[in-house]
Order: sequence, then structure tokens, then C-alpha cells
Amino acid sequence: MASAKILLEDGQPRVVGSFGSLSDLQNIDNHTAHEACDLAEIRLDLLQADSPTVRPEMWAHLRGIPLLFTARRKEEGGASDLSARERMNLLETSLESAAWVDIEVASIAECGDILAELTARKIPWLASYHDFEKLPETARLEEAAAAAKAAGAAMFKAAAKMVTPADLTRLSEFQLADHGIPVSTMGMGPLAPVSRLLCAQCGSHFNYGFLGNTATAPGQWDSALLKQAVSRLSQFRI
Ligand SMILES: O=C1C[C@@](O)(C(=O)O)C[C@@H](O)[C@@H]1O
Repeated sequence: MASAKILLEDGQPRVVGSFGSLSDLQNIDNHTAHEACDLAEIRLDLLQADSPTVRPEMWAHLRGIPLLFTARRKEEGGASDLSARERMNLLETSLESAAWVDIEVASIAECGDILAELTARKIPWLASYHDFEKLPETARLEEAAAAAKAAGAAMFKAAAKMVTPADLTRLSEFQLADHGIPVSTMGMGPLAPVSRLLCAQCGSHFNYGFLGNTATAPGQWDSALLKQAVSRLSQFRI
């Protein structure tokens, strides 16, 4: 999809607005969402927790906004314990509308069917990695980025809990290094807000905030605020 390619190639940090619930998705109008983010993330696992039948009509009002679809596995913050097949079925419902899809690095091996479909449809996907407890060793992140690249992901994304200021330094240094694949990084927890600005300044492509009232990760900014802040920072890129 042409718009997805441009989103990476111009090197500008983009803000992804994420919906934490079906009502947050239903209650937003197109203009408000458009103003608050560059892409919107539809967390299919969260929608399904609110309504067993997920249908494309749920996001039809966001026409014109690039949509990123995610069906998160439980171990990385998903709403419920869905099998790989159930997550792939959820993603299937989104493919007509998808600008991007998110698959965890840990799910690559079991999600081959949907990955083949994404390749056939030329829909870019990002391979994600989450740690809600700590910032993992840099070698672990490097390994995950290499696995993402080897599997054909268009981007590697890491979200990890920041416990100390040293974690901020280490995550931003990881962001600044060349991993042979576009990278997005962000912190979670009390140091999340500051980490998200720092990572954006260091070249993180996709920078997440929430749309509506419900954060989809601890310490996320409101997407509209993050978009404003990130656009102010663009003159100070490291
Ligand atoms: O993977 C990510 C990033 C995220 O966990 C965050 O830290 O903002 C929020 C999730 O909704 C999204 O799928």
C-alpha cells in the first residue's frame, strides 16, 4: 500500500492512536481521530472482549485514516487467551481495510498462514516485542529485530517497561543503532511518557498513544497530545 511505504521512507516519526475499547472506537468521529493521529490501531483482541463478533462496520467510520490491526496474544498484553488460529481469524476480518498488521515476533512461526496472505496482498506488517516487567538485555532485542527482518517484517517494534533512567538511555541507544530494518521503540510504566518523546527524537517510526479514554499500555500519552509534542520535537531530531 503506497501510503504505508511513504510512512517509513520520509523518516518522520508517526503517531499511532490506539483504541482501548469498542466504545472508544464507536464514540470517536473521523475528524477527531484524523487530527489526533497519523494511523489508528484497532486492537481486535480488545474489541472481541467487548463484543464476540468483530465486524468491519465497527471501524468503517474511520475511512481515510490508515489502519493498523493487531490481535494481541495474551502473553504480550492481549485481552484474552486466544489461540494463534483465533487471532489469525480475527485478522482475516480486517484485511480489506488494513494499511498495516502487527504480529508478535514470538508468533511468527505459528502465524504463517496470515503472513502468507499479507505477502500476497502486499500489506506490510510489523513484528512486535513486549516486556511489561523490564527492559530486556540489548542482545535479546537485537535477536528479536533480526528474527523480524528474517521473516520479512517491514518494521520491528519493541515496547518495554522502563524502571531506571539508565533504561531510557539504553532503549534510545538501541533505537539509534542500525538494525537493518526500520525500528520503533517505546517505554512503558512511569517513565513511559518521557521515553516516548526521547524514542521519537531518536527516530522511532511509530509512536503510540491512545484515542478515546482507555490506554492500551501503561503510561501511554493521549494520542492528540503526543502528536502535538512529537511535531514540536521534529526540529530537534537526534
Ligand atoms: O504494541 C503496541 C504498543 C503498545 O503496547 C504501547 O506500548 O503503546 C500499545 C499496543 O496497543 C500496541 O499494539
